[in-house]
Amino acid sequence: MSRIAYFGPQGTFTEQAARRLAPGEELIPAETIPAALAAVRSGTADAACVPIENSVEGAVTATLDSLSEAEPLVAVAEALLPVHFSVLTRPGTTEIHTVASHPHALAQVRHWVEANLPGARPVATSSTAAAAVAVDAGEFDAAVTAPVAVEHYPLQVLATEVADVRDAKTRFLLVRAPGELPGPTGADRTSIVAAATNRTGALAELLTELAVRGINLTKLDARPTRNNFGEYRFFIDFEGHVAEPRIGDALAALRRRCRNVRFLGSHPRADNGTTEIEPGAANEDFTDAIGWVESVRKGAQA
Ligand SMILES: O=C(O)C(=O)Cc1ccccc1
Repeated sequence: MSRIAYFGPQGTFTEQAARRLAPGEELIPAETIPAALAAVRSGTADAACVPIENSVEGAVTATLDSLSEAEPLVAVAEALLPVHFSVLTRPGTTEIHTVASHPHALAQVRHWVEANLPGARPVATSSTAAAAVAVDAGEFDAAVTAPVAVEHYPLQVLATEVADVRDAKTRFLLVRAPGELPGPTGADRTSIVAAATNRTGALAELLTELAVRGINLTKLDARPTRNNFGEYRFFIDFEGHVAEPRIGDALAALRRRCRNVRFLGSHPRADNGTTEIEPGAANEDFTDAIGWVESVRKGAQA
């Protein structure tokens, strides 16, 4: 049985994602996202499940930062979960002065809280389930949680299906130490992080290497390197798998342009997205072109 660290404690959205991505495996809660990833780096866990992107709030920056630091890790699978919240209180609570949750959750229920709990003060906790723990301990009055949290903590449900934006989703990754990659499926996602030098056109150069090969971007985030003010790392997700000739060709070009590029994984997409291939950018076009150059070199051009 594999040990899967996840961003906990018990009852987080990430635990639900871990159950989907690693059914039947041993799940080990970690207090923070960096701690879940550190468990894989130290060998305490075989893999980690962490949130990466929310359809309303965007990137989960703790995950981006942790993936770009220390030993490399690669994402081998992803899950997309619908996100709506329950609001939990201690039994018998009559007045709600504080509402606790993960900042991404608070941002997604702001209007609901203003309308239904006017005057209540939002308080950030490390995760949605950590808010439930704090409410149970009497630190705050209400917690905004995943629907499953009520099964883990002795709290009562004040409201369910709470969300300012309908159909919000969060994407989660299953991350391992570098090793065998999942094979290409035809609908995959590849992720890299590149620390582009601070000069004119550096990011445009990287993106152009993808664009000229007809590779569609699915996400782009910038995070400060934390070393020099104004220096950024770019997290780039795009359609395709490193095993494909066209993606391999693009990664080689990115590596030529930027020595400081890290491969963060190729894995099947969970969003039913299809891979758009521009004319001349199919894998056969790349292998055919390489074959043609080889025949030219041998003096055997047809
Ligand atoms: O705190 C949690 O439950 C998480 O797994 C992170 C999160 C927070 C808000 C929306 C989706 C995921």
